[in-house]
Amino acid sequence: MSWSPSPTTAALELREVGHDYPSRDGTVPALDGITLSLDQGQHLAVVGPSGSGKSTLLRLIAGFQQPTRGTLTVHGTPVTGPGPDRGVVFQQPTLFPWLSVLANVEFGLRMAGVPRKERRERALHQLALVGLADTARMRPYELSGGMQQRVAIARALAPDPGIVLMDEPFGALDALTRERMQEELRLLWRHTRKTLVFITHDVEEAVFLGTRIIVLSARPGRIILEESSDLPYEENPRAAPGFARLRERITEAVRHAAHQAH
Ligand SMILES: Nc1ncnc2c1ncn2[C@@H]1O[C@H](COP(=O)(O)OP(=O)(O)OP(=O)(O)O)[C@@H](O)[C@H]1O
Repeated sequence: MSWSPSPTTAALELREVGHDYPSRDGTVPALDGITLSLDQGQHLAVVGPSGSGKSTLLRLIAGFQQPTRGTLTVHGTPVTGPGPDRGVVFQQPTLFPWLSVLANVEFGLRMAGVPRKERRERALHQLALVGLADTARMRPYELSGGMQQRVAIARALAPDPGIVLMDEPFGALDALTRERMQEELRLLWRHTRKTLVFITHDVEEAVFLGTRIIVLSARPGRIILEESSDLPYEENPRAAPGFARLRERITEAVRHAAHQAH
């Protein structure tokens, strides 16, 4: 159930991964030649123009889809489907409206057969980590959009996955809530050693949250820029002198990719 990081294998490894979707006239290549390796605890932000295959990449890692080409492994084991070692957070919180907040967070643990008392404790702990312990008995519709998304994050983290996959999790939130959630997420990661793959349209968010950042080209998505961020992850990176420079380099690459698409 819990992940046990191996010291020798990468948390996540993609080798020459490509994905084609079927279309009326044959196939649409969405991704091509994606090779990357993430160590446990690294935080990868993925940016790129619309249609560059960001969500496809996330779905492949989640195991919702299989790559057309290449190999994809998690701690050395090929991904053949979804699993408790990977937690997923989508743009919309997709909570079960008929369940309480606590029951939503417990859901994955219940599916995994965790005994009632333990799953309650673990779910409450996760809710407390996202600052929502006092909402446990409420229903999702009684919460704001930002709170619902925090519940979705708690739900994804409750089974203690080694890898957390987030597809524009703050995309539907207003600017202020979004900024607060970014800060919270950084704090949350400080307490864990989880590997994160984070999809975003927002370069600033990518530089703020990523210890590694990749930019995908227009379709088919290929990695056109890869940056490691040595900004002070434990402090506020926005204040670091390198922040603006990194943001500029990435913005330039995204602009270039978007330009190619037209
Ligand atoms: N189920 C599907 N069937 C056919 N083509 C698809 C399917 N899903 C995605 N595509 C195509 O694959 C390409 C990549 O899509 P994907 O959603 O991964 O891109 P994205 O970078 O996440 O886009 P956005 O930023 O707009 O969300 C797009 O051109 C899209 O039209």
